[in-house]
Amino acid sequence: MKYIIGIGGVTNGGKTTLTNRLIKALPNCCVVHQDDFFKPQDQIEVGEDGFKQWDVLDSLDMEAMVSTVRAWSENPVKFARCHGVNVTPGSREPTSPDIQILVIEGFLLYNYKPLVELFDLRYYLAVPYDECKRRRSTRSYTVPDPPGLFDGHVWPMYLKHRKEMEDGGVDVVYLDGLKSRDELYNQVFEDIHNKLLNCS
Ligand SMILES: Nc1ncnc2c1ncn2[C@@H]1O[C@H](COP(=O)(O)OP(=O)(O)OP(=O)(O)O)[C@@H](O)[C@H]1O
Ligand SMILES: NC(=O)c1ccc[n+]([C@@H]2O[C@H](CO)[C@@H](O)[C@H]2O)c1
Ligand SMILES: [Mg+2]
Repeated sequence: MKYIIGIGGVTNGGKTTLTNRLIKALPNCCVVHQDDFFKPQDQIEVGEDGFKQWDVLDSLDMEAMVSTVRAWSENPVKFARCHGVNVTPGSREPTSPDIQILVIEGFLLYNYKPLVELFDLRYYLAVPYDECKRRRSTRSYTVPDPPGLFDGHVWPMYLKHRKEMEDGGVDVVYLDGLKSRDELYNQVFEDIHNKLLNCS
């Protein structure tokens, strides 16, 4: 069986941290990071607000991202080998059934129709404004945030996309990003086991 799991949600919600733990623990598991699909800086539009519009779908090469996911779907074993993931022998090995998993993580997973349809399970990490702003201020991205970007662009775009997702009726499991790293990992690992791998 093949399963695609999304770890989406707000910037600095803890998506990459959680994903890195999950992919180590799940069997035959590959990963796709949405941040790897940002367009080059000179292709990012500047808005009327004067900010580069990083936090919109247009800043990402979503076609390339979906192609990567399709490449995994067509041949997960080949994809795993190409990406250095150790594949267990599958049905010949009674303790590791023939399961292939892809974890996709990023801040805009559930607003792009061709991608949103591909998930078997969708998680959504959220943290309140103050904590998000605090965490973000400690980060340094390839292009550092100019003063005012969080309040002027990042947070408003988060609220807009979240509302769009909710209005569209996308089925997600909300996660409280204020929980500890261990709690989040245990909760999601257990949930995946219960819902997809049929064991706890
Ligand atoms: N459960 C947690 N509790 C407290 N801090 C956390 C937790 N998970 C991650 N962090 C910290 O919060 C920051 C953001 O974490 P992470 O990079 O995993 O978030 P992200 O959602 O991937 O963010 P980005 O928008 O940059 O992709 C990091 O400094 C990380 O160490
Ligand atoms: N990875 C990048 O190239 C990059 C550049 C500028 C800003 N960002 C931020 O990454 C977050 C998603 O992880 C978004 O909130 C972007 O603002 C990323
Ligand atoms: Mg991240």
